[in-house]
Amino acid sequence: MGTAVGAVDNKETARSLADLNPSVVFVLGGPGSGKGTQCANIVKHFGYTHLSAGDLLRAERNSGSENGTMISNMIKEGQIVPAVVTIKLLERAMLESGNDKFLIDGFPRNEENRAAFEDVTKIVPSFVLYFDCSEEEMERRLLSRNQGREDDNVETIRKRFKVFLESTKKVLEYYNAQGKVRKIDAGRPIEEVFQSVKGIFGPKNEKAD
Ligand SMILES: Nc1ncnc2c1ncn2[C@@H]1O[C@H](COP(=O)(O)OP(=O)(O)OP(=O)(O)O)[C@@H](O)[C@H]1O
Ligand SMILES: Nc1ccn([C@@H]2O[C@H](COP(=O)(O)O)[C@@H](O)[C@H]2O)c(=O)n1
Ligand SMILES: [Mg+2]
Repeated sequence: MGTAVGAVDNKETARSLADLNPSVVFVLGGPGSGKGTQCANIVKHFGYTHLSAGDLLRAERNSGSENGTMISNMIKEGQIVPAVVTIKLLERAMLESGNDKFLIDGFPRNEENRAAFEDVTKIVPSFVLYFDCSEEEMERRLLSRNQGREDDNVETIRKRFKVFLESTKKVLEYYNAQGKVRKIDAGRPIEEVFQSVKGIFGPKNEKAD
């Protein structure tokens, strides 16, 4: 249903997440599994706003924020920044977006992220998209990404794999127990992976051209 004439769309005036009442899909997968690549396709076809926690943290680091040095050190070591910092960035980005449908990419990365997000925002994700890919393939992709990321070197990549196995997998288990994980074989070519993604979001949610 459209917004009535004279009324103001809730999405444009939302001052809090409770006002916005957003629909959220968490997008998880190992480093280099293709989360960002697939999110860009989902945005085009399904009208979501893509929020990458890593991108938000890198922007915050570069902004001269008081947390800049801490964020920079955590990223260099492949460690997870405290949830309070990341959640503030996500909240602000959601409220500024003018949308109410979000792909939250690379979050929650550990149990602390997950529990704090639930606690602070009261948002329950619609589902969790999980891009499953072998370490060999992810490492190959990251080493040829060429975006100048300081964590795309063999030493940090291995640390990021370890954090994924030791922390993010627990988050996946938590949501799997609730029947919310949609697992996709992400080791295939980009277009094939997207065909599977489309099957999850469904033709009824596709944007008109
Ligand atoms: N299915 C695919 N096959 C081959 N290359 C891919 C595929 N998906 C993504 N790539 C490439 O692999 C690299 C990593 O992809 P992307 O940045 O989307 O991963 P990511 O999961 O967001 O990684 P990170 O967690 O490090 O942010 C990019 O150079 C991208 O072009
Ligand atoms: N929830 C998160 C997400 C990311 N980070 C830090 O950013 C790095 C890069 O993340 P990408 O998703 O862009 O690969 C990641 O290794 C962490 O250092 C975080 O702390 N918390
Ligand atoms: Mg990414």
